[in-house]
Amino acid sequence: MSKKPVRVAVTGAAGQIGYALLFRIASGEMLGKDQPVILQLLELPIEKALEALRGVMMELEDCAFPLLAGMEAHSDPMTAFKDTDYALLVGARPRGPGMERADLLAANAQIFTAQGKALNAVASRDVKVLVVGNPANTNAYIAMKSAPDLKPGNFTAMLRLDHNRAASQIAAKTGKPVSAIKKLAVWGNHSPTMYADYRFATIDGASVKDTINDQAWNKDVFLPTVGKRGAAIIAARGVSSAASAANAAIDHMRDWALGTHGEWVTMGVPSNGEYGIPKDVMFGFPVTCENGEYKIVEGLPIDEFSQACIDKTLAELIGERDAVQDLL
Ligand SMILES: NC(=O)C1=CN([C@@H]2O[C@H](COP(=O)(O)OP(=O)(O)OC[C@H]3O[C@@H](n4cnc5c(N)ncnc54)[C@H](O)[C@@H]3O)[C@@H](O)[C@H]2O)C=CC1
Ligand SMILES: O=C([O-])CC(=O)C(=O)O
Repeated sequence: MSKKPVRVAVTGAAGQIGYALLFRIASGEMLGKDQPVILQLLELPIEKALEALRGVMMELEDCAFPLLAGMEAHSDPMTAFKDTDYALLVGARPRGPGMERADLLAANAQIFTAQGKALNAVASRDVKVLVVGNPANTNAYIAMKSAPDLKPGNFTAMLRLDHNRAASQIAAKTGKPVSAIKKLAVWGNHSPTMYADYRFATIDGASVKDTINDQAWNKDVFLPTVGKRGAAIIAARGVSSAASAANAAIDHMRDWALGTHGEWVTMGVPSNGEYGIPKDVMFGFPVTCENGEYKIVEGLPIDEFSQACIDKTLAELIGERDAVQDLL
């Protein structure tokens, strides 16, 4: 018997990540090749954005995806999030000329407060929310705090692109395939302060740290390369990463929904005090997923270098949290 369709809301649906994301969701790459989906697409209530969205929906229609059970365009989160089972919050206010970081945080606080409230009011009580729009961790924190009737654990931020970037750099360095890499972790904020940590990672069963055996490469090449990859892509392409970001969003949601079979992945999730991270800070942690739930990998030893990296990315997140506190 065919499965009942699930509702997937995507914001910023007419943007560049949306264009790389929606077709893959509709083809079953996110929730499985047997799971019909209804897309509930949100764009800004402006003619240009809604017209662009109309075009994307025509293209989705023209793919004749067997799993696409329905499609709706919205300009109000209160209708876009109605009964939604999954919400991918991609649309955000980009930094404009002359805009300070505080202005960016304030503009996004407004968007994610409204979207958090709408999810709180109308989404499925088990909705799985992934925030992609930057600053992703703090936007996810804001949405979570604006949705007091939903469990904090329903809200996550995307660190998976950083995780995938780290895996590819390690594969290139060691000459092994990415698929052979296990137990990689990225701690903290989706920003250049994130700490990609391969101390526990294995490649074909061997320790990545021992195989590479080069702390200078870790500190001076690997961490800056992964941390500044977003900027390097903007410099090369003129616009920010889109297909790789959409791919990471698919990976994140698929693993959360369908499980990781014991493998570690990285998700930005609200802390419950693990590793000394204050409660509710939306922090990148290694997790495993099973039965639609994620679980933080606990009890890993943190050495002095790693603690300093974690402290730095945490300090940045606390600064962002404090900057938006009065807006919540
Ligand atoms: N977490 C991560 O790893 C990554 C995050 N990003 C972030 O993802 C976001 C989207 O990137 P792109 O698709 O390239 O941007 P884009 O500018 O191409 O598209 C964004 C879309 O969102 C819409 N939008 C803006 N505010 C909205 C709102 N309040 N409600 C609904 N729609 C809204 C815009 O009209 C636009 O169509 C950006 O904030 C970007 O920085 C990008 C790459 C990686
Ligand atoms: O850096 C940016 O603006 C886009 C982004 O988040 C990334 O590519 O990691």
